[in-house]
Amino acid sequence: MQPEAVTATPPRRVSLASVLRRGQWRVASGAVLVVCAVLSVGAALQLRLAQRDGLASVGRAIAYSTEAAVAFRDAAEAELLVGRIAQREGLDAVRLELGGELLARYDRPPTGDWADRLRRGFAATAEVQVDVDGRAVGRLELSGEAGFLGALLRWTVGGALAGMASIALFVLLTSRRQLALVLAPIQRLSRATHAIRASRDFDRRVDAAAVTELDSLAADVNALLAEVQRYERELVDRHGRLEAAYEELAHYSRHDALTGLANRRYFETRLQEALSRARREGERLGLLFIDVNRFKQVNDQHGHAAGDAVLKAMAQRLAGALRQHDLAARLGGDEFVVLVAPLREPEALATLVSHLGEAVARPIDIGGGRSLEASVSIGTAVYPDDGGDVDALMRQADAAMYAVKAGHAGAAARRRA
Ligand SMILES: Nc1nc2c(ncn2[C@@H]2O[C@H](COP(=O)(O)OP(=O)(O)OP(=O)(O)O)[C@@H](O)[C@H]2O)c(=O)[nH]1
Repeated sequence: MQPEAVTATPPRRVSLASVLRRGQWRVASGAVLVVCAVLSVGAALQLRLAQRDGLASVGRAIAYSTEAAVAFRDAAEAELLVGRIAQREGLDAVRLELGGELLARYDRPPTGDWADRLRRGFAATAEVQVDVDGRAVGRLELSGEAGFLGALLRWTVGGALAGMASIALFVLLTSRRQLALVLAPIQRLSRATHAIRASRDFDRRVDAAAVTELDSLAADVNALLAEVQRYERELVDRHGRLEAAYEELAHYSRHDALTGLANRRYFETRLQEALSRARREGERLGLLFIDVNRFKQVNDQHGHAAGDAVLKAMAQRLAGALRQHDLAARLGGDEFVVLVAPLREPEALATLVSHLGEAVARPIDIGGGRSLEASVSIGTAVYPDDGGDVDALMRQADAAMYAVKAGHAGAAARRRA
């Protein structure tokens, strides 16, 4: 059975500022609720006591007003007075008893609406002694809300509003301070790292922060930047060394190590390019094939180092005698070639051959205070007269060189005879 792929849903992104603000407002709302509850309970307890005191004062006022009616046991007058005061004071019920008998009573008729039911729910009771000529003759029972509910609401709503306002102010101030303390360094850090990444300026460092954790984060970021900077320098160094090594390799892949002239491969590539151009432009080019005469003898008589010195001197003199765009190469051993491109006048090739012959004929210092004179055989080929491609031209120049060398050898033999 194939395992079921689990795709993680990316977390919803929220800003740190909104998280902090939301947290602070949650704490603030909780604090407001607690403050409201404490205020309400405290206010309810105090108001309950005040409500009882108020009812007792009203009771004493009723007892005082009805003293005459009580003395004469005038139930009608007593009920009238009780009812009038109870209505004025907003009481729910009053009972006036004398020696255990009911003399007068008042009951506010229920209206049945929710406000009335609420008022009655918050009603308290009080009992007051009834005296006549300083002698206790009965008692008054009172019940009513006596302004308790309104006061309680005022306290609660007022307290809640005042609490809310003060906590909002507090939250606002602490939030600003927290944001400045926490958010500002994080934003600075984020801006700095972003800029460093964009500009790749790893020499820069981020600022320290007042909050310990953020400061340690900034220190870690700086340490990381230092590491990146070190790696970058190392990479740049290594890149430079590799580039130099590559350049050197590229040079040696195209040049002869002993003389510094172009090697056979590079020469043939350049010759091929020059041929293409000459074909395109309808131009001529010339090729010289040069071989040192009796070079083996130099090695045999003066040593290999002397032979090397001769090859180097030959190379220098060949290169020195050429125009900037011409190219000299060493094919190997004592064989050299020269590319003359473009060849404007075919006669120029003969001039160059004699010029080169003179240049190499000058004595060559082979070290140890010794010098020797060398000569070369030079064969020539011209494009397109002697060949249309690299091989044909090389073959033709080589053959011409051999013909010249044979002439030299013949002349030398004649001189010896
Ligand atoms: N010193 C030195 N000698 C080399 C080098 N490469 C090849 N040789 C020698 O060059 C000589 C080439 O001789 P050849 O061209 O065959 O003969 P040569 O004496 O020049 O005779 P001709 O060409 O007929 O005049 C050989 O003895 C090789 O050993 C090199 O890099 N340095």
